[in-house]
Amino acid sequence: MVMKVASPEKVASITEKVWQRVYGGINNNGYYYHHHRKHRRRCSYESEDEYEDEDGTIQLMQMGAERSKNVLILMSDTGGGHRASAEAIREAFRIEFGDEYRIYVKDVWKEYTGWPLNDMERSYKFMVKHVQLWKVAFHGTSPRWIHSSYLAAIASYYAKEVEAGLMEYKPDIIISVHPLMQHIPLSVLKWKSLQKKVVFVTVITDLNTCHPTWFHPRVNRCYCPSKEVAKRALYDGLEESQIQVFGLPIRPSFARAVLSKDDLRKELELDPDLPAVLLMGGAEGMGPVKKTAMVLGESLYDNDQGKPIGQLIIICGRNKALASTLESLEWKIPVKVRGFETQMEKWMGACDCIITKAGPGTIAEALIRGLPIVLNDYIPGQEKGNVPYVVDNGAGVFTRSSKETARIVSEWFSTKTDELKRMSENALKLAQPEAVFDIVKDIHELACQRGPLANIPYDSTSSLTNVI
Ligand SMILES: CCCCC/C=C\C/C=C\CCCCCCCC(=O)OC[C@H](CO)OC(=O)CCCCCCC/C=C\C/C=C\CCCCC
Ligand SMILES: O=c1ccn([C@@H]2O[C@H](COP(=O)(O)OP(=O)(O)O[C@H]3O[C@H](CO)[C@H](O)[C@H](O)[C@H]3O)[C@@H](O)[C@H]2O)c(=O)[nH]1
Repeated sequence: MVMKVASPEKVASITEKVWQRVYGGINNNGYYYHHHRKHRRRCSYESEDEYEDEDGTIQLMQMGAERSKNVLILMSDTGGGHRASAEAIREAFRIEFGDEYRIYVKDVWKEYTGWPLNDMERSYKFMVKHVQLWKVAFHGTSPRWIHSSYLAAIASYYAKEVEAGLMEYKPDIIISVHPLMQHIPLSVLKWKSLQKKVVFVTVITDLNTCHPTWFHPRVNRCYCPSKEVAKRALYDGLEESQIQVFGLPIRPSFARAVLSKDDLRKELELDPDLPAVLLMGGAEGMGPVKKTAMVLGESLYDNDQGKPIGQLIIICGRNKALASTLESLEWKIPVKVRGFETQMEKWMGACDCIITKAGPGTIAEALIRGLPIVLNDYIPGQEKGNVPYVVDNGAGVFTRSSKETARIVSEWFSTKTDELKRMSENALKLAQPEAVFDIVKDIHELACQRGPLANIPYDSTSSLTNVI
């Protein structure tokens, strides 16, 4: 692409240096051109006329184009899905745009505010353990008037803290990947008249029956992982122009890596020949993992032939107690017990199917790896709709019974290998490995459209209070 620049001789030397760094150089016709860069071209806000203005203005604008943009991703470790998506987005920005964006993944509530915002991880863990409590909390807070007034009260109570937390990172773009991180930051931006300056987008990380707090009418974009979620967004009052459906953002290592199962099994010290089932329960190791493991340990052993028909990999996430209990057991089949793993793509790539609670991140990752899924549990509310999403699309089955789970997997590994293959193909059809790249490219476009207003360096508005 070529950029026309009027009267290049008028351009001050500092500006030239900046343009040379950004676009590479100037040709004989007075056109700037840029190198074949690994990354996409930076935003350029200037119209040609603007170059005719006085030098100082030109320099300010072009310096603005050069400055890395700050992106603040708001998340919380209530489960592992939000962090996984946040990290996926950070990595995709790095791959697509290099140092054009500086990304911060933060739980601003935890770092800057007080109770109850700074304690959501523990509250969530407690509530999902007492599942009826979570059900009441989830559905009881669904009506807009309830959650809006509650969140507005919290926003006004913690306004200063949230302001300080957000401004620490001088964000040009704020991305929320959490259902409770729309209202409060958007209220603060509104109070401080910063809505035109900061791009605010929501990336929804639930596949179907998500909580209405995800939908806020003042976001610039709401990225929905499925058509079902997009329908809910429309129903909840968002405009079509605010909604994009690309899929759930999954770490690029899942999408881009070409991994051979044989190599992975060697690397992870698994049996090279036995079919493998991966058993997990989200980042916290929730659900009936122990019981299922014990039944599988029996059913994947062929008593007649006196040998195993499969191997079992159990990823316990942050549930250390579960990991140490499972490690202390005796097994008839090859079993690997692991704690929190950072390279899930490798473990999934080495296996032939997966048993998990209906966490959206785990489901989307398994689909990308073409793993048929046995869903053995779901958290009421946000995970309920994930069950039909998988089952109705032929990518897996749902059963809460550990015996039934073990029976299904044993059959997949012996008499029903064709069913396993069919489900694997259906899983791959549902997979959306490119979603995270589509999302960051769209955010980039939004940031470019923001234009010069957004390009005022934060230094000139170093505290939000300066602009009100
Ligand atoms: C009319 C009766 C209502 C009864 C409600 C009882 C208690 C309310 C306490 C907590 C509210 C829980 C909010 C549920 C909405 C969460 C939406 C969602 O999909 O969450 C999924 C996500 C995990 O991926 O879960 C969370 O992040 C849960 C966080 C739990 C926070 C609990 C903190 C305690 C209370 C207040 C926190 C501040 C705001 C709550 C906003 C309530 C309005 C939604
Ligand atoms: O050892 C582990 C175990 C898990 N994971 C990763 O942790 C994520 C787990 O996310 P899930 O969405 O499957 O499930 P969680 O329960 O951990 O996530 C929470 O956040 C989700 C939003 O994304 C949903 O709202 C969900 O209901 C809520 O419990 C996955 O990316 C998984 O690969 C690891 O990286 N290492």
